Amino acid sequence: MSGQGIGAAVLDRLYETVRSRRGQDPETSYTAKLYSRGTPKIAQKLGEEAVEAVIEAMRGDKQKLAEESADLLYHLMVLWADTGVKPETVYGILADREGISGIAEKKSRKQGSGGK
Ligand SMILES: N=c1c2ncn([C@@H]3O[C@H](COP(=O)(O)OP(=O)(O)OP(=O)(O)O)[C@@H](O)[C@H]3O)c2ncn1[C@@H]1O[C@H](COP(=O)(O)O)[C@@H](O)[C@H]1O
Repeated sequence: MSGQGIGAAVLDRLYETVRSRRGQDPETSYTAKLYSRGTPKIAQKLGEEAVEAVIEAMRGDKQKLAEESADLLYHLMVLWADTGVKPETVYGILADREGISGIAEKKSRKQGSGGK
């Protein structure tokens, strides 16, 4: 499977799966184990996976970067489910930003704060 065009469905399913693991047995579910360790630990794991992705990017290993990216997305979904952030909220923010250049947005922020 190429992976093209299935991204949103896979992420939606992954979110529902990790959400369904809340309150389950940490002995049989890695996700339930993460929840049992608390939000700071989940956030820490997310940071570690981000660093691992950065390392693979710097090494130039595309396959490893793809694998670390999958770990990163999984831990991000767990953090959303743990903290009550809904994927639709994040996707809505991204949709609102569509067509707005990051450069133009940064300039408008600087003007709003007196050009600092
Ligand atoms: N996508 C993932 C996924 N990606 C990565 N991981 C796990 O994340 C862990 C990250 O590796 P680490 O070496 O950093 O973790 P670790 O060795 O346990 O280290 P510590 O947590 O002790 O620090 C590994 O155990 C991976 O198996 C995942 N675990 C689960 N999923 C998905 O979540 C679903 C539910 O999983 P369970 O909750 O385990 O049933 C699965 O069916 C998958 O779809």
